[in-house]
Amino acid sequence: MKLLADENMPYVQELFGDWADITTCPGRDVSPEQLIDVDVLLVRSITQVNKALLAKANRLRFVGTATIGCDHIDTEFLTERGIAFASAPGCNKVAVGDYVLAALLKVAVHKNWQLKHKTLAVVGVGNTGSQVVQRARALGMKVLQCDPFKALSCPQSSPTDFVDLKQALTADIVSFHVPITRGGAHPTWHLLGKAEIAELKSEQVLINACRGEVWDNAALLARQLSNTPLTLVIDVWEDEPNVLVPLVPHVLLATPHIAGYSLEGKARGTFALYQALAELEQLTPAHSLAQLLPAPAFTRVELAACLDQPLLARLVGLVYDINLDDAAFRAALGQPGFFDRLRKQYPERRELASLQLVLDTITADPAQAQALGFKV
Ligand SMILES: NC(=O)C1=CN([C@@H]2O[C@H](COP(=O)(O)OP(=O)(O)OC[C@H]3O[C@@H](n4cnc5c(N)ncnc54)[C@H](O)[C@@H]3O)[C@@H](O)[C@H]2O)C=CC1
Ligand SMILES: O=C(O)C(=O)[C@H](O)COP(=O)(O)O
Repeated sequence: MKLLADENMPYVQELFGDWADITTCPGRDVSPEQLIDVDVLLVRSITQVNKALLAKANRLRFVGTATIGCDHIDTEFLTERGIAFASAPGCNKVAVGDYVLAALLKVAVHKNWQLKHKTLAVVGVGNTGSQVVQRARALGMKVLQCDPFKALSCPQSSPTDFVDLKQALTADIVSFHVPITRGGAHPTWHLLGKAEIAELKSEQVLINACRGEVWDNAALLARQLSNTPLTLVIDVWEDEPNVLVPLVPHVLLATPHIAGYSLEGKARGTFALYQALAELEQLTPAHSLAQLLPAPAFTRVELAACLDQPLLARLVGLVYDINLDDAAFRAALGQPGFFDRLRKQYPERRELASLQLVLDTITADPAQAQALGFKV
């Protein structure tokens, strides 16, 4: 079988090499001509898979995206054409949790905050949002959850568990984890629009690690240029790979859509498609995910101290230093193609769970360390 894959997808050769002749190319450059005689197309979030792209795909029978978000795929069209489809729900949720934890710890230093005295609202409490809820609770924060769909399906939960967006937007920190939707009961396009931005207080912190179009970037820039700017952490931008350049100096942490870019997260994405294709074609998978991943740089730390905020920040920084991503972004900003280049050349990043903490149970709580994302 002939397989075409985004070149930024790790382990394609290792996993699909026994089954297919593989060609790779930049995800933004996939063309209709390249899909002639291709049986399997594997993409990430930057390839728009639609009628125009598939115009010449005479043999295509499987499309897989190694991502959580599926907004770049016209799934109705695939169904119409009888092309099987798979995505990778949850594949990089842990990486997003790590990213937000790292960001929270940087915000805390910047604002001289004890996070345990602060409230975090999570907007969208699915796979990634739940990771953030878990970590924030482990930090001792008060957590507000905003998810009208989840609120409906959890009638047994206490009425204070879920709040509406208006109330969520009163929290000290608000972290967004929704898919981008333009219709339905609760569309998320510009969920944080001009009116919502106007209501926010300058002490508040906002984090976007879902999709850029969930925030009105121009309205945010206007707010940042006022006398009452907000504290912003931005991983995803409206109209990527373009970035509203004047906004960047007014952002505390700016990164190029890499919240989910742990090696484990990317590998899980490719692996989910490997399993889906095996099922479709009735092939026997011969590889395991664990075999593929190299040993991490740091595997074990013994601690005799209490896991307080400064120590936690050092431990997180040992595995994932978000400042490096922010510095690389600012250094490259404005260079042609910088956004995609940073993503393509992204250094190997491991999840916090790759580091085992050996704790003195008198001074530290293993359950807390685990909820923060470490192996215990
Ligand atoms: N920055 C990055 O690297 C990454 C970004 N993402 C983005 O994050 C999004 C969320 O990912 P998951 O948590 O895995 O998806 P998910 O589908 O597990 O959860 C999304 C949640 O948002 C809720 N939701 C939908 N509309 C809402 C609204 N108007 N208000 C509040 N909640 C709403 C849904 O009910 C659902 O519980 C993905 O769709 C993707 O676009 C995902 C992974 C990595
Ligand atoms: O999983 C998702 O959804 C994401 O946003 C991806 O992590 C983004 O990575 P790329 O697919 O753009 O490489």
